[in-house]
Amino acid sequence: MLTAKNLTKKYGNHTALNHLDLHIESGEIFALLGQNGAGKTTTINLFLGFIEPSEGTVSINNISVSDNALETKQYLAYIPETVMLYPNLTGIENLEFFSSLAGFSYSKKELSTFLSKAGLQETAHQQNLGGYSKGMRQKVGIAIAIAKNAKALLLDEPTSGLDPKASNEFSEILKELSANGTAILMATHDIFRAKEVAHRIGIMKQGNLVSMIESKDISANELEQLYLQTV
Ligand SMILES: Nc1ncnc2c1ncn2[C@@H]1O[C@H](COP(=O)(O)OP(=O)(O)OP(=O)(O)O)[C@@H](O)[C@H]1O
Repeated sequence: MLTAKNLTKKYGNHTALNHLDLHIESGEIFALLGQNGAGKTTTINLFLGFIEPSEGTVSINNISVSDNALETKQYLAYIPETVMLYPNLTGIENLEFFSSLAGFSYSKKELSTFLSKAGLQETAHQQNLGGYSKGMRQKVGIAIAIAKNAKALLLDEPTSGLDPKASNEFSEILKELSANGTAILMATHDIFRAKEVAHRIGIMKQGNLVSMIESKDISANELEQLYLQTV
C-alpha cells in the first residue's frame, strides 16, 4: 500500500533521507524510530507529497505520489503531532467539514458514530474544539481517517504529550484500523508504544534506515538496547 523505492531527499549538500526502500502492506503497522533529525518526518512528508524526492519514487496503492498527487491524497489520512482543526467549530462540524473536502456527505448521526468509534466521548461531540484536550483532538483526527475510509494512515509522533491512558486508547484504535486493512506508518519516539502497536519497527540514523525488526521477535527492553546501540 505504501511503497518507497530508492527514496532520497537532499537539501543542498545535506542528505535528509538516503535511498530508502520500504513497503508497508495493507493492514500493517510500521513504526519509525530515530533521533531528532534522523529523517522520519521527511519520509512522511514525501508520502504526503508535501515535498518532492531528489531521487527515487514514492507510491500509494501503486500510484506515484509525484505524478498523481491529488489521487493519492484520496487514500491517505494524516495525523501530525498536533492536529490542527477549527477551534470555533464543534467536533461534529470539524468532521463534517474535513470529510466533505474528501467528497463525503454524512448525516449528523453518522458523523457522531465516527467520533464515537474514534473513542471521543459523546458529551464532547457538540462542544467547540477550542475546549478539547490534545488527546481529544487526536481522536477527531482518527475520526476523519475513519470517515474518509483511508487506506493508509500517516502519523507523526501522534502520542507525544498524551497521558498513558490516552496513549493506550490511541494504540487500540490504531490496531482496530489495521485489523480493517489500513496501512499505518507512524514516526515516534515512544519505544514502548512502537513495540506494543507496530508489526514492524525501523530505526533510522542520519537519513538511513539502519535496522528493521519484527516486533514479535523482540521485547521492549531489547528494542531499547538495540535503539541505543544503533543511534
Ligand atoms: N526544509 C528543510 N531544509 C533544510 N533541511 C531540512 C529541512 N527539513 C528537514 N531538514 C533536515 O533534514 C533532516 C531530517 O529531518 P526530519 O525532520 O525528517 O527528522 P526527524 O527524524 O523527523 O526528527 P524529529 O524527531 O526531530 O522530528 C534534518 O537534518 C533536518 O535538519
